[in-house]
Amino acid sequence: MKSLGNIRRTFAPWTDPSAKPFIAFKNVTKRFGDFTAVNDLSLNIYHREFFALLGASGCGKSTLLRMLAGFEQPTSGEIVLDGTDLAGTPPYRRPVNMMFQSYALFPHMTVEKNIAFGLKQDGMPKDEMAERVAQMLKLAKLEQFASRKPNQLSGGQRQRVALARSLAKRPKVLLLDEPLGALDKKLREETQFELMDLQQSLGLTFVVVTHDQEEAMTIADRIAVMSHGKVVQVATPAEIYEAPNSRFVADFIGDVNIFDGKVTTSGSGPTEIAVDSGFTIRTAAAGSPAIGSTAGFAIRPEKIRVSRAAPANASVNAAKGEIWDIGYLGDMTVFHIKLPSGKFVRASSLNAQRFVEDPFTYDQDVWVSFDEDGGVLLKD
Ligand SMILES: Nc1ncnc2c1ncn2[C@@H]1O[C@H](COP(=O)(O)OP(=O)(O)OP(=O)(O)O)[C@@H](O)[C@H]1O
Repeated sequence: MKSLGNIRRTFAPWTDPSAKPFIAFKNVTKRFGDFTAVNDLSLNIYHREFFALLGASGCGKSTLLRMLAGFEQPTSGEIVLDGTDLAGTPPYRRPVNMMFQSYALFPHMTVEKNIAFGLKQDGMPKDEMAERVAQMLKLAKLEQFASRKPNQLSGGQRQRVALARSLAKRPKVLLLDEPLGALDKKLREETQFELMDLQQSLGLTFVVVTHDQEEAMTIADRIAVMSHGKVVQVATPAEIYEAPNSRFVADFIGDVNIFDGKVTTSGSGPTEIAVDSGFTIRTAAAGSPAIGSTAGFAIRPEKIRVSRAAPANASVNAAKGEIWDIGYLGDMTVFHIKLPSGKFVRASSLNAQRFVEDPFTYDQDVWVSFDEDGGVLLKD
């Protein structure tokens, strides 16, 4: 069976038409004065889903999260959680907890007291509270730090305290606003996997806001890519990467080459585009744009082959060029190849072997080529 990317788990309630969404944004708009931060947005999130809101700064993702938490009220539209319309429910009565980027830990309290804080406020009996705190300390691997103050902890440990505190009250939904923003790259990657394990073992619904696309791809079951208060695409990380629905998403996520041109062949078979950079692209991608219309084609650098010899069928999906730049990144090498039209193509290849027979060098004449199903047709 062919699939877009490796499948992380078989969990996919959004493909089941009978599955009820756990959180539903229905035509939600939020205006601040005459500025529209969230624009008639509808979105479904399912129980036990790890959902990411991804977008550039100012696209409205935090506002969406804050409306779910109850810190902001929608100007119009509805937010439904577990069958209940949340309008009029104050933040503290929502089965939702929010973890902020700053963590907002109490500096004068120990880790244990920080975690217990919300439970104490709720008047939980002492025995039950002690048991819950012990459980959270264990879950967040903080047992040995229980009596330390936040300033005696590393960034990663502080992040785990904030997480344990937000989970202590057992919310149905945990909202995370840039949860790993303060951690360095290595720790961030480790923590991403911890977060995924925790979410799975607790069986909770997590909604995370991030502007880090790699992070969203790693942790989320599905991603909503947002722009200007709207959702542009909602899909699994592999679909977002391999089958972006628009030029915006193709360009926003990962590296991409976009070729523009005019459609010369269309219909039930493959589409052919005479691209401005002087060659013909034949794509098996779905969609049959009108002959003569303009179209784009998006292809990721790793789907492009670089060779000295012409590929077997050089009349389509192949172009001659010159190696202009080579970026050695360790795990892979990125080539910038200049076509005669002046267009640059990015191609990348994995350095699966330590030694390379007859390596490429600058200024070499090469061919770039790719498969018919290597990229997607862009209609916008
Ligand atoms: N209380 C407010 N009053 C006026 N404008 C606001 C208010 N809160 C947010 N905005 C505006 O709404 C837009 C969306 O803000 P939001 O915080 O949701 O963006 P974001 O996508 O989370 O960005 P970032 O990644 O920078 O946090 C921004 O242009 C912001 O300036």
